[in-house]
Amino acid sequence: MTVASKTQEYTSKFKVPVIDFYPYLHGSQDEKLMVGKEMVSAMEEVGFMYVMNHGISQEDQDEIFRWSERFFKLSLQQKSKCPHPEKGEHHRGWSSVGKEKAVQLFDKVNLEKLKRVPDVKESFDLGNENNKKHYNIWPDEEDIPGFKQYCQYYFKLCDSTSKLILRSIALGMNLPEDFFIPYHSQSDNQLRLLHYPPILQQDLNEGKAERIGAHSDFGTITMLLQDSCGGLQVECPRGSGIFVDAPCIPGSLVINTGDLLMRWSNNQLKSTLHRVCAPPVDDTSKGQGNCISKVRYSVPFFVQANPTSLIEAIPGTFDRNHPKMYEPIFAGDYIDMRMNCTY
Ligand SMILES: O=C(O)CCC(=O)C(=O)O
Ligand SMILES: [Fe+2]
Repeated sequence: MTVASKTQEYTSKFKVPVIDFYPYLHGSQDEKLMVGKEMVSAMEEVGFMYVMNHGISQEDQDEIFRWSERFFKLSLQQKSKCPHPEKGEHHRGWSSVGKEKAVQLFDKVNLEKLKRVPDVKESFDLGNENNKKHYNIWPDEEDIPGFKQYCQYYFKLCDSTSKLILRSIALGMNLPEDFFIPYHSQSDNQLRLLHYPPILQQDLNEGKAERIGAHSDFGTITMLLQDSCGGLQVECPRGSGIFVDAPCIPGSLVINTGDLLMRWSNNQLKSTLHRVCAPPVDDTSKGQGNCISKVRYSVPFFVQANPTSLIEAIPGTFDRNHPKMYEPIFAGDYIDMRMNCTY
């Protein structure tokens, strides 16, 4: 069977599960537990899920996309006033197209090879305003009045939503509901605005450029808003090398397990490869030889444990038959090591 026909077969067979969070927010203890179990089984089997009725209103979702568009439409000179620092671990400010490359590898030789195919995206990253080490790097208020204020509000909104999601996952793992909360007390998360400019479809298809190459996320979980452009794909089944589409479901958050949570759960919860590839061709450029893809905007929120949290196998994820797979590690050391590979 060819890869193309296998992809077609898998796309119809395997789907990223859709979970309704409403019963967790408004239901009885039994209903909450049921949602937690659904989430945990999605994370065990696929590592990805769509979550509906998560509590972030449609208005707020639309508003963050509007701010993102406004930011990326600033002139180069205006965006250059808030540059991302050279070192990857201080993940704040504006990264121009080609600056960052999502990679899966840790060794330098392959890293350099992979970096030759650029990720055609630009991003703006921000974190908790209280983080003095990795301080935020904002554009000039006069260039985009209100941007900083809205981003800070949206960061807090995602942060409180993330705490509910973490509670639900803990329930689903038969842990005390607040198990993950002290490990995330510093809200050392990262909000990222992503803009994938239109690009020659041919370059994407021929592997001369990528939107975002196959990678897994580093932290505890990621909560992603995507626009209707398309192109997000998830490896499914995990380890198969086959990527199935994860199209936009309006209003949903796409939530996936990060590498640290996989390690923390002794591999019970899976962190899965995903990528953004060629979206459907923009109708306006059809038939002109060099097709231009649509523009894509997305807004991931990376939930990360406190840097000083010691991450070791969660009780209940190991026993005599399932020994611990990893050495304990500080969350901060792990995240910094992964971030420094991408710049
Ligand atoms: O743009 C997207 O939808 C995916 C972004 C992503 O996977 C990431 O930033 O880690
Ligand atoms: Fe990702």
